[in-house]
Amino acid sequence: MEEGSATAKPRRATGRLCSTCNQRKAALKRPKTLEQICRECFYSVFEDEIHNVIMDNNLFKPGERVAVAASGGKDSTVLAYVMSELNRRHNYGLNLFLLSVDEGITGYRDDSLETVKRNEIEYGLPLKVVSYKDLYGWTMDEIVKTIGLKNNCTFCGVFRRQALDRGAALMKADKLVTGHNADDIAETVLLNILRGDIARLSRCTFITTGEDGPIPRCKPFKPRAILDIIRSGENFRTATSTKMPEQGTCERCGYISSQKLCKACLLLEGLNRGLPKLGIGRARGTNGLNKRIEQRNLHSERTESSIESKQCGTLDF
Ligand SMILES: Nc1ncnc2c1ncn2[C@@H]1O[C@H](COP(=O)(O)OP(=O)(O)OP(=O)(O)O)[C@@H](O)[C@H]1O
Repeated sequence: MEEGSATAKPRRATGRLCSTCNQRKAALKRPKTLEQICRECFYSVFEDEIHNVIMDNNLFKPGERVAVAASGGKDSTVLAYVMSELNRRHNYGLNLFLLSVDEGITGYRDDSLETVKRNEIEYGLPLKVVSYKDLYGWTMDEIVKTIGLKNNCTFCGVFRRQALDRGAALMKADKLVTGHNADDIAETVLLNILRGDIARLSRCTFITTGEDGPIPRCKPFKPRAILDIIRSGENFRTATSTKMPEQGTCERCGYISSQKLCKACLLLEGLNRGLPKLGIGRARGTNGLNKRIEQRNLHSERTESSIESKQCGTLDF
């Protein structure tokens, strides 16, 4: 991992003194600067750097209510700590809380949610948990039973993104911060190149996204472009003649979407009809499926009501 990652794997230092304080023994060699640095100085520089990122990019305004997306993993745990610490130290005046999505994965998320509950106490940040079961009527365990292990990441990714937005909206958050780091962003750039997703590619390296949507998202751990992959993503330009998808709202659940139905509703449609592969795959594409659903709905009102058992708009916000 690289600069900006909360969990960069530093090389071991070689018994020298810390190059910053010149007093304590160096504990690690920073991948970015190659400096040998002690634990205390590392914490201090890391926190200062995140503070600078926040200030340089005007990420927040005093009084804002900010949801910290907390998975219980390493990066978001560091994010929760750093956000609460900097908010206190620099008087940002933010109203912070933790927001967790319980995907319903036994033996995985239930464990990490315990970590988030500990963070809640340790950092004194209130916690809101939203679950796939409540939002969509399905846990990931149930989805995997239906669809198998192949493709289940599509469901998880689409539902998680929307669940975070829904949870943040429910809690009246002004912004959502995530622990995405250099590796995550580089991975997203590559995925979007491979998928040919020009619209996402052009915005995935931004430190704040979704400013035109319900809740802007910020990535305070986003490094300045030190990875070539991120740099190339940042330098990406779309020809002015390229037609980009128009942003609208899903006519079923109201979530932001460039299609009539958002991706989560399409996936739910498939799950609830017993045809879980409907919303997946390139061959049919979301346009085609949107069209087919539209045609079916024209022909059968009865069918429409039968799939309304538990839609993604069931959480009130
Ligand atoms: N279930 C969840 N609930 C809340 N936020 C989540 C959840 N899953 C992911 N996130 C947010 O998205 C970020 C990136 O998640 P990703 O799954 O890529 O894991 P990661 O890079 O290993 O981060 P972490 O170590 O925090 O899990 C996380 O840092 C967190 O802010």
